[in-house]
Formats: sequence, C-alpha cells, structure tokens
Amino acid sequence: MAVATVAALLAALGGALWLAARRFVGPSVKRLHRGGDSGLMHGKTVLITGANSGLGRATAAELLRLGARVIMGCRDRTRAEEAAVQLRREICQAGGPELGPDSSGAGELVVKELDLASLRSVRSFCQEEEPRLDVLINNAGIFQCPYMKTEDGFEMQFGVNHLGHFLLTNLLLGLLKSSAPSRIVVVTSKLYKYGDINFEDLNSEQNYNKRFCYSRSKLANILFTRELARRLEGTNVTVNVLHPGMVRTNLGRHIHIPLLVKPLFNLVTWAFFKTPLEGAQTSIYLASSPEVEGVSGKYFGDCKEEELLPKAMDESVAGKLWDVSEVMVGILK
Ligand SMILES: NC(=O)C1=CN([C@@H]2O[C@H](COP(=O)(O)OP(=O)(O)OC[C@H]3O[C@@H](n4cnc5c(N)ncnc54)[C@H](OP(=O)(O)O)[C@@H]3O)[C@@H](O)[C@H]2O)C=CC1
Ligand SMILES: CC1=C(/C=C/C(C)=C/C=C/C(C)=C/C=O)C(C)(C)CCC1
Repeated sequence: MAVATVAALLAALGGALWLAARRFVGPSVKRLHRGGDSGLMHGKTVLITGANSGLGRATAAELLRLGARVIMGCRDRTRAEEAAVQLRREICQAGGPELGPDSSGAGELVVKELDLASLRSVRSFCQEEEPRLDVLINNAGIFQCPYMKTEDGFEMQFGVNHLGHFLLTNLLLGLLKSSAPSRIVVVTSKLYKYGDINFEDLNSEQNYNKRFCYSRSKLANILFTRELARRLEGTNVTVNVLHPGMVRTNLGRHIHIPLLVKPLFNLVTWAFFKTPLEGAQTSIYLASSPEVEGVSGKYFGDCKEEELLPKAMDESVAGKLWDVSEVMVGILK
C-alpha cells in the first residue's frame, strides 16, 4: 500500500515536472522584436479588431511599442478603455532604452466602438474620418457559442468571424488603397480543416453544430483572404492569413468545463498552450516585417508560410462566397 502511494506521488511529481519543463523549454515561438526595432511602425496607423483581449491585446501592445498609432476596434467601450489604460501603464513601466525614459518612442492608443455582430455598428465605425490606414488586422472572434444570431439575423460565429469583417474590410478598402503600401492581416484557425461552406444553410437554421460553424467561419476567413488578394493585385495592398496555434486566451469562454476538471484543464493549457504574446507573433510579423513586403494571398503559422488543404484554395467556392457575402451584408453594387 505504502509502495503504491509513493509510486503514485512520484508519478504525479514527475508529470508536473515534465509539464513545467515543456512550458519553459517547449515549442514557444521566439519574440520577433526585442528592442532595436523601435520606430519600425512610427507614422503608421493600425486597426485591430478585438484588441481588448488575448491575441488582439498582445498585438496592440507590441505594435504600440514599435511606434504605431493603434486603433482598438472593440464592442465594449468600458472593457476596451480598461485594456488601453493597462497597456499604456505597461509600456511606461517597461520603458527600455529604445523608448526613452518617458516611453516617448511608443505610439498612440485610440479606442473606438465596433461591434462585428451589427452591420449598423460596422458602418458607423467606418464613417468616422481617418486620414490613413496602413494595417487592418481582422482579429476578433467568437468560438463555439450556443446558437445565437447577430443583429442582422446571421448565425453568430459566421456573422462575427466572417461577415462583420467582410463588410469592415470592404468599407475600408478605399482608405487602405489611398494609404498604400498597406496590409490586411486575417486571423484564422487550423480548425478550418473541419469546416465546409454549405451555401444552402449559411445561417445554420436547419442544423446547428457549434464546432462545425466555428470551423466554417475560419475556412471562410481563408477563402476571403485568397479572393481579396486576387482582387487587390496591382494595388500595393496585400492581404495574408495566419493561424496563431493554441493560445491561452478568453476564447474558450463558451466551453463549460466541470469545476472538478478545471484545475487539470488549466494545468494542461498552461503547459501546452502559447501565451498571448507568443501567439501574436505571426500577426505582428505580417503587420510589421519588411520580410513580407509585397507578399499576398498566403497562409502563415509561426511566422512561416504553410500549405493549405485544397478546400481552402478552391477559387470557385471563394468567388461564390464573396458574391453571397456581398448580398448578405448589402454591398452589392
Ligand atoms: N486562442 C486560440 O487558441 C486561437 C485563437 N484563434 C483566433 O484568434 C482570434 C483572437 O481570439 P483570442 O484572442 O484567442 O480570443 P479572446 O476571446 O481573448 O479575444 C477575442 C476578441 O474578439 C472580440 N469580439 C468577440 N465578438 C465580437 C464582436 N461581436 N464585435 C467585436 N469584437 C468581438 C472580443 O471582445 P470581448 O472581450 O468584448 O468579448 C475579444 O476582444 C480569433 O479570431 C480566434 O478565432 C485561432 C486559433 C486559436
Ligand atoms: C485556458 C482555459 C480556457 C481556454 C480555452 C481556449 C483558449 C480555447 C482555445 C481554442 C482554440 C484552440 C481555438 C482554435 O481556433 C477555458 C476553456 C476557458 C477554461 C479555462 C482555461
């Protein structure tokens, strides 16, 4: 009995040590900019959707540090203002030789209301005058929520992850073109592999499967990127799409984990998931690196180009999705 207890304790300790080792020497992505690059984004305006949390927040922090004017497009003004206050405080505390003693080398943060579940909100956001836009980062997302509809009656995950961003991007294209060279960065997920674009039920009224709908919306992000890249050829506006890997953020808020299992789940995510800053590296890379100047229509992970499944490269599905989306958001000319 005593031997069994000792063995169990040793196994638990070994397991914990292994998890901790994996966290610290594991597959985390190196941070791209560690100083020395300050000013890289100076004079540039970047719009990040969903910038108050997770990957969007980490992307905003880094681009701010690199000197950008960062517009945080967020659905909840209070949450966004709180995040902005914290980000400014963090950058002042971190300081660093490249930012100067008062962090004067850092950029500027602007909070603006943008609810991607409301076409009215997207339109009024785009009506606010901005002199230029150098980078648009379509980052906001909702993951495996119960069946819900947007203000305009679209299934929530398709509505926010794809349609809201579709309208936003289209309404900002004129500004992006007049600010060229400019970039669009789209955040998708590897889970796109389990989705399909079922044109006969895009609002999932016949059948709702939350996993399928998330994957479908993320496949739509990739098809949208590729079709847009084709349409933007010769304009000096590029568009690329990335998956961040598995990242410890608030994205899983709709997943209910039994209270007893939660500590184990937390341990596993702590050990195996990236931190938001690690997960944001490919977004930051595509938004700021001179290495990807002129590159368009590509899919990235860990700051490298990756291959897509054929279903994400189907030009006829991408074209049809574009046409259908135009009708759905009401921008058909
Ligand atoms: N975390 C991961 O492992 C992975 C994430 N991704 C993708 O990364 C992106 C960022 O997610 P992540 O940082 O993980 O998750 P978070 O939940 O931390 O952040 C998502 C952001 O999107 C915002 N958002 C949600 N709905 C709307 C809406 N209707 N209008 C405007 N903003 C909205 C949220 O706002 P609020 O805080 O107000 O809810 C929040 O700011 C998503 O596109 C996600 O699909 C992809 C693969 C893996
Ligand atoms: C950390 C953590 C959570 C977050 C889960 C996440 C972040 C899920 C990520 C989903 C992925 C990989 C999506 C891919 O597109 C929960 C569930 C809230 C429970 C508490 C601990």
